[in-house]
Amino acid sequence: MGQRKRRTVSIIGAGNVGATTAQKIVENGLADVVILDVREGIAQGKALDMLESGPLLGFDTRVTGSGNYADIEGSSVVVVTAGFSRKPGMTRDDLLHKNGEIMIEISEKIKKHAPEAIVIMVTNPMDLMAYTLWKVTGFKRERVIGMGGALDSSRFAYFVSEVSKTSVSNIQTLVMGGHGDLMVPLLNFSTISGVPLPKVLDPKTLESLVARTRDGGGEIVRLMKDSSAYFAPAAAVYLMIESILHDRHRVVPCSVYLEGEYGVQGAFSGVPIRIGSAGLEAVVELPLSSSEKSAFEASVKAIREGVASLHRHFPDKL
Ligand SMILES: NC(=O)c1ccc[n+]([C@@H]2O[C@H](COP(=O)([O-])OP(=O)(O)OC[C@H]3O[C@@H](n4cnc5c(N)ncnc54)[C@H](O)[C@@H]3O)[C@@H](O)[C@H]2O)c1
Ligand SMILES: O=C(O)C[C@H](O)C(=O)O
Repeated sequence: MGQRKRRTVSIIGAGNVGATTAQKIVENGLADVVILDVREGIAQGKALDMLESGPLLGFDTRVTGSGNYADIEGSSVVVVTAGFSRKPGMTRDDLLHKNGEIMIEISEKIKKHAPEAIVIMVTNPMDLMAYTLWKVTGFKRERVIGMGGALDSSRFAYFVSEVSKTSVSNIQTLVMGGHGDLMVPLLNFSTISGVPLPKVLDPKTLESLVARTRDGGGEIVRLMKDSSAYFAPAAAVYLMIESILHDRHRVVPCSVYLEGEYGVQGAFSGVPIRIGSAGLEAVVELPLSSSEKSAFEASVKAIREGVASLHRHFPDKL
């Protein structure tokens, strides 16, 4: 009997987020994984360490550590987690030019070696790195998807569960806009057992939930000092990959290139999308209030300014 071939997910950057994502994928038997890093031996060492846990945990999925882009050929999904993370006192945008340079190089290699893959961008500033990769590869917008909203919404849900003393499984939250300081937690589209938050929580509590969600990444950076978050980010990436590989059609807030949706023409920003085997299947449009619309537009404006800065900094490459 012929065996069904497992699909491969490649992860560029075998650091905290990359390696933790790889571990979740192989431990759950979702796909084989290639992890690739510029630092000699890091990806190979982490891959071997993970494989040695296979007999204990009972998985047969394979993980390969590599420094060679030929190994990502044939990947269904490529996740990009390579680059610098911020330190206390920095914003994600402070990484723009350093990570932009790395992203231009990586995008050229992905274009050459995995031209059919769906790419999930993680590296910060994520919406701008997704733009960079989309621009350099020329991939269709359906195949370049940024991870941010899934993480921000999960943080928001966790904070709501804490203050309301309710199980996370009864809470649904939505954060739109860029994955940055101007992200937009949407109170009216966030619920406890189907009831919108403003109907169950007082305005002061709501305000502090929004502020803590916007600062969610920064709070972790201040605690850890030499690293940013990676457990929840890896879980968010995993959810997106699972929806792609199992064609689940989940609705997840992700950063995609908008072509008129939400009144935005030609910019990456976080919006709810249906995600399946083709990548972006549809942008889900919600009826935003005028204040929600203005907050979303302010976030998109900041992303457009970042794009302009990238073009000024890399005039010949973008
Ligand atoms: N979008 C999100 O929600 C989100 C969440 C968490 C982290 N991040 C971002 O993801 C990135 C990675 O975070 P991390 O915690 O894993 O950092 P990390 O420092 O642990 O890992 C980064 C890895 O990238 C590798 N790298 C650098 N340049 C490379 C290149 N040219 N090719 C291949 N590999 C290269 C490094 O050697 C390192 O191993 C950061 O930019 C961080 O800000 C984004
Ligand atoms: O906050 C960061 O710099 C990392 C990431 O974007 C996060 O939200 O955890």
